Amino acid sequence: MLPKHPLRDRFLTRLDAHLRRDLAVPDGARLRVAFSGGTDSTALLAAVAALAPVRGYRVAAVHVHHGMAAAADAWAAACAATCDRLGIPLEERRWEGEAAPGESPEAAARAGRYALLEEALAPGEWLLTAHQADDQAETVLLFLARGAGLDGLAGIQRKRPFGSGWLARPLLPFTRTELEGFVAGLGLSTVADPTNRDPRLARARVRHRLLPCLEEVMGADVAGAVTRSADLLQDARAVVEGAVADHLGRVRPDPDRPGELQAPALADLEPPLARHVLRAALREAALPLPERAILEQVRGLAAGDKAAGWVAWNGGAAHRSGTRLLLIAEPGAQEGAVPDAWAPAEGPLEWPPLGLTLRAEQETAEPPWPAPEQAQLLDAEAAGPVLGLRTPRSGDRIRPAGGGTERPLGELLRGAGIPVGRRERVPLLTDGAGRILAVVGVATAAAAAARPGRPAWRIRLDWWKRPWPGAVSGTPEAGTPGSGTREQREGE
Ligand SMILES: Nc1ncnc2c1ncn2[C@@H]1O[C@H](COP(=O)(O)OP(=O)(O)OP(=O)(O)O)[C@@H](O)[C@H]1O
Repeated sequence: MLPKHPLRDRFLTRLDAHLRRDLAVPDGARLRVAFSGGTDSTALLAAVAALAPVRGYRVAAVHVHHGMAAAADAWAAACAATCDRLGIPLEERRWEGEAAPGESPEAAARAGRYALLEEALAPGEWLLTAHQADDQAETVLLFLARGAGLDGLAGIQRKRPFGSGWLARPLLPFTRTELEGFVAGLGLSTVADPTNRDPRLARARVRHRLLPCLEEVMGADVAGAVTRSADLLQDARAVVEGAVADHLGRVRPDPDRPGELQAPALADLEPPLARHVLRAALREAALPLPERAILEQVRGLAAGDKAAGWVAWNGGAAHRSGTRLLLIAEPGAQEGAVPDAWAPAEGPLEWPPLGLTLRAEQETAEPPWPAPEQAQLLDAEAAGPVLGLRTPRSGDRIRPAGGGTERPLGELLRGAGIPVGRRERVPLLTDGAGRILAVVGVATAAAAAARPGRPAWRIRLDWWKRPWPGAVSGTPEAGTPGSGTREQREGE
């Protein structure tokens, strides 16, 4: 039992009302507190532990041990001591990842932490984090300074579905000072994260320099006002999200094909709504969001008279083909390598570095099958609506149709008699994500092989610059289909 102190009961009453009324946490809920050992999460853990006997909550704590921080062991030990004191079970998860190129260590640690916290959550459980009002004000100001829209300005979300349960932030209505007051009377020790004061981090500068300055200039509680704005915007965001989800359902009829939209349905929407719907579609298709001006071009592509066209941006592209608007990923070109080429399957697709043109025609797959040197017949569903051409990369593997196990691509090329110096320029036919569908002139991947009676793409490749060395022969002239015998090219 923790000591009673003057702030304790008032704090617990407010938190209790917030949990039940605003966050709709049911009595008897299983709560998992994301516990860093800092003041905020200590306040949260102690408070829900105190409410547990009244509300029937089953409370546990989860701590992510960030192997990289020098003090990580000490923090984990402090968390264990506090949980012991409160009689709360603690689960420790270890993060051993590292930042990707261009990613900050803080962002990598945060992403890793949320992934581990999600993993730790059992179905129906509530993950509670201890973000409070000052965190909210800092977050909103940071977003504002970076030119964010509604999403960013609405700040840290109060509650949202998370894994198989919920994520909630019950301390958002409380200030840092209120939490410090609550914890100070409990006799629990807490750990301090030195990065909170590190002036190299923008958040620390907002906390220690910008907010005090704003409060002095305004002579008012700016943090409180910014938090209220965020609260209002969270309601607005929920309304917009609901409307966007409804419209997305009409513009993108098949959720299993998240990148395939109906251009006329999108064109019918008012431009701001259309841009929101496009953003939501791109997010669901896990594609990078372009800036607003590019989104507007994509909207214009859907609404314009032209039945075909492209808009591309860093990492993604939109292609209009009749009434279809395809949102697709741009497979990254490797430095120094032949750049990848890709296009909607109805092409044609030209690939200047190797002088190739790809044409695909829809048909129903029926025997007899074409010989691999002449054409490739691919199952249309397995291939998908976008086809690409690329050269081999290290780590490529293939399970060829017609038997055999999955093996390194190099092994297949060696077996097919393609000389060493040429193997890195063998054209691979891929789907829109760069997965190998066929090794041109050599083999089709088992997963992409055409099956009788099903829709198929009949692929024809023309070499208009020079034939692909190793697999074909013939006069390298425009419109010559890739056919011929391998032997004739071997000596080249
Ligand atoms: N190592 C950790 N293990 C478990 N929970 C943690 C850990 N670090 C932080 N948390 C939880 O996240 C809350 C916010 O912490 P902090 O402000 O440090 O996060 P952040 O890095 O700013 O990221 P974000 O605000 O997106 O969560 C803490 O109050 C706590 O509930």
